[in-house]
Amino acid sequence: MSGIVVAGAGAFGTALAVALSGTREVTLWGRDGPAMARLSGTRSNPRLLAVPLPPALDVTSDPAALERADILLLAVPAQALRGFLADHAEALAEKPLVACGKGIDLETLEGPTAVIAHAIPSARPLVLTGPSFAADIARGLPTALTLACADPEEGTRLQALLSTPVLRLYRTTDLVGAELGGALKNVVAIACGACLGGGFGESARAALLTRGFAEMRRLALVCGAEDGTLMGLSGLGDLVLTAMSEGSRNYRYGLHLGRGESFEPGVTVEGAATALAAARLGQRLGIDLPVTDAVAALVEGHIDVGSAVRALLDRPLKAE
Ligand SMILES: NC(=O)c1ccc[n+]([C@@H]2O[C@H](COP(=O)([O-])OP(=O)(O)OC[C@H]3O[C@@H](n4cnc5c(N)ncnc54)[C@H](O)[C@@H]3O)[C@@H](O)[C@H]2O)c1
Ligand SMILES: O=P(O)(O)OC[C@H](O)CO
Repeated sequence: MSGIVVAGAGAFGTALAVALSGTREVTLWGRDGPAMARLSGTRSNPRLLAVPLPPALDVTSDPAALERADILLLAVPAQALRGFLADHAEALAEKPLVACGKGIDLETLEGPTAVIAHAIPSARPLVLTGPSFAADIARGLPTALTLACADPEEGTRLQALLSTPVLRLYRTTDLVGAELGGALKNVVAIACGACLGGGFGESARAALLTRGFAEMRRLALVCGAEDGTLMGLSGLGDLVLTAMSEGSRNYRYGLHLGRGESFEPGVTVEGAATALAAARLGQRLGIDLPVTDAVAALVEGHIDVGSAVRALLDRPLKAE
């Protein structure tokens, strides 16, 4: 039996640990010692998830757990991944590291697999991504995700290890497509939320979702992604979930932007930093990303939603 360690005890890490615990040996690792000690005692964190922790799930803040792991699921936010890897580089060497965060690093403009490859060259990066709210996974509701692994044999082995009767993993070798789909859909979800929040209606939201998806594909294909991955769970599938549901923090953040309201402080909104990163990547690669650019300008407070929509509508007419 492989020892799985989920690193990052936020909503998603806790949900994954709950879902995988039982038939596998699973440890949930968090950096906050007192919080993990409390969680170990109470076996629940209602602020994050409505379900209790299964009795078999080990909970710790001891870094030695990272070293003992056979495989690690990294459920820290994208902008924190580089710091986490730097802090634990020795413990994580030569292990399969499954990136579960969705974003592009704002400083390096890299996705999680390149961040892992640079920080720990001996590690084997994978990506686990797709349409999934932590609350759904923790409750055992049926969910389908994409597992990307460069080595098809290892991918097949880990697909079996990380699937459960209700958590169905599809595999691919397209790491770039999987991670960019997951990262970029958050940006489009912010745009869709802002559109609804600003009162522009559901038809406009459908237009933004579709044109935003065209942008996701344009950027990802230039970065080396396969189109089939973008059309699958990690791209279109996750975009549909995130851009249509108030269960999404990115969408809710967009709604607040659209209404001109401030958002709940401290909530992880990956699409905000990723919009800035993707806009810079687009400039660097010479790719036209009008929806992304508008979200980046909104996030930075340079424009309001009304001017963003007008700027998108004023663009020259073109072929679809
Ligand atoms: N919540 C969801 O429904 C969901 C679903 C799929 C994917 N994700 C992705 O998972 C990632 C994490 O999201 P979340 O919902 O768990 O966020 P969260 O805000 O609930 O939790 C983030 C956790 O990461 C920890 N963390 C931050 N920096 C760290 C560091 N340097 N070292 C160690 N731990 C650190 C925090 O202490 C916190 O416990 C995001 O990229 C998100 O897009 C979330
Ligand atoms: O709450 P969000 O917007 O971070 O979305 C969570 C997941 O990425 C949905 O698949």
